[in-house]
Amino acid sequence: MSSKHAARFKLPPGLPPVLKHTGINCLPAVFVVAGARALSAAGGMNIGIVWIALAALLSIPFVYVGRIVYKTRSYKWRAAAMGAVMPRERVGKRIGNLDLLQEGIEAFRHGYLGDGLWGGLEEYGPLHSVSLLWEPIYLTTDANVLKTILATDFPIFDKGEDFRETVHSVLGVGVFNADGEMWKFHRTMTRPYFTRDRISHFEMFDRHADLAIKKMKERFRGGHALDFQDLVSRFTLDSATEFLFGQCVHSLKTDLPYAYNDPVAALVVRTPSAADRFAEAFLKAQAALAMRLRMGWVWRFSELTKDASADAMKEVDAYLQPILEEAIRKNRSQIGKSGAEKDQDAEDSETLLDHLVKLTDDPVVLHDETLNILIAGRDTTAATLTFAVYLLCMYPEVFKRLRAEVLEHIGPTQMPSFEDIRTMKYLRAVINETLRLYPVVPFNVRVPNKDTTLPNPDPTKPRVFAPANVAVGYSVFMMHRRKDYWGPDAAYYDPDRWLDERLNKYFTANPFIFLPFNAGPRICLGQQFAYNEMSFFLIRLLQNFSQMELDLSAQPPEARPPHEWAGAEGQKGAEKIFPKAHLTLYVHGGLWVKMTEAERDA
Ligand code: HEM
Repeated sequence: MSSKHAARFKLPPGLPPVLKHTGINCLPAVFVVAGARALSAAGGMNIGIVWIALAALLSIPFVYVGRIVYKTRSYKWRAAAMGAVMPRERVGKRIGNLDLLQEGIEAFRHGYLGDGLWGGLEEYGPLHSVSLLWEPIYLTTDANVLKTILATDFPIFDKGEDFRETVHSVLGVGVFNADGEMWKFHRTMTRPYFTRDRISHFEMFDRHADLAIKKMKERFRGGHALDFQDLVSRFTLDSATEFLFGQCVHSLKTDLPYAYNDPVAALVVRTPSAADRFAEAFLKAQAALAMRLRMGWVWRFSELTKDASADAMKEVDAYLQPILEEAIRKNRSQIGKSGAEKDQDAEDSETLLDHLVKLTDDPVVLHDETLNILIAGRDTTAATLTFAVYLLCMYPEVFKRLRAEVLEHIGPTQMPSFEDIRTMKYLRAVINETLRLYPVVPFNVRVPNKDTTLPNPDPTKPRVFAPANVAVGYSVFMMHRRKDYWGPDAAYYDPDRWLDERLNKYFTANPFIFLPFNAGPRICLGQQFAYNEMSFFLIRLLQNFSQMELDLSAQPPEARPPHEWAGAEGQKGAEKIFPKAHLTLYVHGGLWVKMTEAERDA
């Protein structure tokens, strides 16, 4: 596996695309020089070297501008030919819309999610375009448009070359970042594993949840605050590595961090274990991807000589490689045995890797597929659980009601079953309301692979033209807070909206207004697994703790919400933490909490 895998990383990832684009952009200069030489050779016309250099230099921006003008015009002709209209275009005040670009970067760094975009959506509508440095992008929060992109016209909308290139050094080619036939191959291979609930998942959740809760109790008994985000990320990492590879990294066995203001923090020296090193490397690899996605096209320039994810990936692969090799070896030794000889319980207890090695022993495919699912599945559930606990701390009446449901349905110590989870309506409402206000993939993108049209948000008007290769960015986060979709209280937390008349009025009438797991053929493969895992952990938490609160003093000062948010409508105005997003949503600086242990005879 190592040789095959290493062979893919020969060149730093920024170099080939930068060389390619530089080459393309310099072509006009090459033509000018070649033309001047041809002229002098043919007619003896001698043009001064300075003039040639000047013409060559000017030809680059000249052709570049010409291409932009042509492209813009051609969009209009192509739109007309399809009987469609162009979307309204947001225009800034400075050349290349530099002001909008700066505003966006500033909002991304210091603002609330979606800041810098709401104004545009209100003024130009829920489907409009904006050109940043002459590169057009469409932006939408329209449920009908999303239905078209994700479901009705699914084959036309790819993740796109740009996304694939950006994440390739970490994800290779797996289900999460492939398109077309390659995506179908990965999806077909992986999907059967997710089709049925496995009892063994619950036993696994129970072991890891048990250890996580023990750790929490130790901390709280000592009077310390605990970073719930860190803890639950360890829980999901341990569960995911066991579920995927059959070997857990045991990140929960390591010492947990202390708050910056905790006197113990200065006294404790933490020596990283193998689990810590894997978790840290895995985080670094994802951070490298997040930085690339944040920088846009420009990231390639910062990685001309070195792949920013390479060192981290070496560490990740050092953990993965022996596991993959062992799985392949084990599978080969099973070939030829009769059904009776094989382990009867194998079907239920098999890991995703066991399932995959039956279909292929290509180490690259196995590596990429398992790593894709680790990334797709680990932070997403950890983040949702983090925001669920944050909201339970903020709204004690919801906490109380949910705890009453847990005690009534399951009792103070019993292990929850599928059936329990399925029938706990308030628990599902709490999770859905968390996913509505804090969908862990808040912003996303698809790129049409050919010219097409999108529904016009104004149904009395013609459809909107969407040119091939122009990205359509969409925000589920913003769509989930639209008042016209969710009612006047859309910006507020209220799990009851999933149980009362608002459910039929809004969600049932238009299910595409709620897309935390995406929709259509590419809907999240782990949706049911995630609901099970999150429900299980919340139940265990509420069985063990009778009260929870935020410890705002433990929140690092630089990670507290800015004063300007106070007074804003809904959740933004009420925010006690700073929600941020890289690939997925997270709480900046961690979620520091304190909890009170439940009396066992409660
Ligand atoms: C709260 C938890 C979760 C949320 C909100 C979530 C959300 C999503 C979203 C929005 C996508 C679509 C991304 C895109 O195509 O651009 C996705 C895809 C995916 N998710 Fe999840 N996810 C969660 C948990 C999980 C878990 C636990 C697993 C696996 C164990 C998982 C596996 C996947 C896979 C494999 C894909 C790629 C599907 C494809 O492209 O065909 N997810 N998820």
